[in-house]
Amino acid sequence: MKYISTRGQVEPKGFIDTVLMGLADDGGLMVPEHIPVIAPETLNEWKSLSYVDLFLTIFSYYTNDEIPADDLRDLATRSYANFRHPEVTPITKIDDSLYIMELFHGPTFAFKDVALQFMGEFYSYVSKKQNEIIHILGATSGDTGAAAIQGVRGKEGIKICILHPHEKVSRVQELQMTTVDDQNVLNLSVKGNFDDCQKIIKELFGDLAFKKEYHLRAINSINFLRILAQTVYYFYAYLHIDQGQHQLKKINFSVPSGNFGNIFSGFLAQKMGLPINKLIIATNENNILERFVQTGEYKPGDFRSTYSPSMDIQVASNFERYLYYFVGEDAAKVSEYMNILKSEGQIVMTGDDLAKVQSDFAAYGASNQECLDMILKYKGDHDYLLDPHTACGITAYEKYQGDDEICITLATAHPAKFDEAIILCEIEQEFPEEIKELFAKPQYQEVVEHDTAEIVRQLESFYALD
Ligand SMILES: Cc1ncc(COP(=O)(O)O)c(C=O)c1O
Ligand SMILES: N[C@@H](CCOP(=O)(O)O)C(=O)O
Repeated sequence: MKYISTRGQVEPKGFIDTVLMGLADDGGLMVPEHIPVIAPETLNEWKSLSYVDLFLTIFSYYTNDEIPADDLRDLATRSYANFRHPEVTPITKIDDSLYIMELFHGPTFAFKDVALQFMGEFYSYVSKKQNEIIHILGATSGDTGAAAIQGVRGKEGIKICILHPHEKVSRVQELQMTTVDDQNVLNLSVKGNFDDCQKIIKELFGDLAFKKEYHLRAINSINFLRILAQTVYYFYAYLHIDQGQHQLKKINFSVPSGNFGNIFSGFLAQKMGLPINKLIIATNENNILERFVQTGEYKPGDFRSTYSPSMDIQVASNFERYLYYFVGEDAAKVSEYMNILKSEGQIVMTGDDLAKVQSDFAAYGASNQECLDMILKYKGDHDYLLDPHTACGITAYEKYQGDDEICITLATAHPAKFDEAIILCEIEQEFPEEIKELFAKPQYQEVVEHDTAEIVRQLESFYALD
């Protein structure tokens, strides 16, 4: 399997080189040259696989044996050994039409751990094998940063710098990132929002001389490894809900969305042959994706701070990967669209194009009030405490749901990470020990202006200590 850029200007690469490249050198995103399609009989055989075996089976279609099988098994086993649930991503049945897949049983209590625990192991492995210096640079609205730091803290040969938006992440998210005292971690708290942070890192990855000189590596979902690792739980969910009862029902997924990485993984799983009926994009009041699917207009709007801060995103990175498939894998057309977005500030789809988008996705947003109402409703009706991101997912499920369909809503975070919203619902929750203990620890972070030059200075002095 070779990997190419959505903008067509990068020589085809192997798996490891694709991961190391992160953002494609032509400014696009890396995608597989072709997507393997799994036959229904084969899918059926995957039902008996454990999470790790399913992971290895799916990865075997993509890795070209560049990592020896025993080594890959070792990396995957270590990655999921830290999860608090033996099934890694267990599923809870709420009623006959709704299942919740809990993706928050990893070390930092959010879905990011599922891919980033593996990515930490992967980078550590490559660093040792290839004698590579790995300097991770990432942007976060709170969860990616915490999970990435946890995945590589203290690891030899690796340094990590994470940009988060100053005072725009939850208290627990901030503590998870900034109470880590390992020397290989630098937290920059940027006076701006997540989109500003993401723009800065894309600018730095786009400066190829800087990227090469400092061995910059990506952990955000611009990296195809993130997308691939996230497809595994779509297969796992589909294969593990009680299909005996539901054989004739269509299966939808509702996915709390921001950077479009999680739902794009579902889109990839669907392209690989997983018979998903509908992928439902759930947003909060930063509803660019909802507006896009409903009206055809993809136009970043004004940034809103909401109760689901991890989804406070206007510029969805992986939208470009979707565009690539939307235009029939035509890199020239993607470049054209991205140029229009840059020059006119929007992309507009109409007629048959819009109908195609709407056949690929449904999308619904939750207002701040709807988010709190949903937390209260599920606590009252089902004694299930939703985190505010999952509450957006459930809102979208309720707005979409058709008869004789079932929906698997992805629970992307544990409610303890977002007590600010839970308190507003006048619900008291018990924090897990790992979160409780964070409150007593000292914090390490630099508050910086939203200014690329200042961030470069911070990075250069961090790397100078190698
Ligand atoms: C808890 C949570 N839910 C949902 C999302 C949105 O996921 P994505 O950015 O992959 O669309 C994020 C952040 O990415 C998150 O941290
Ligand atoms: N919500 C994310 C934003 C970054 O998304 P990513 O999937 O591209 O890493 C976060 O928690 O940081």
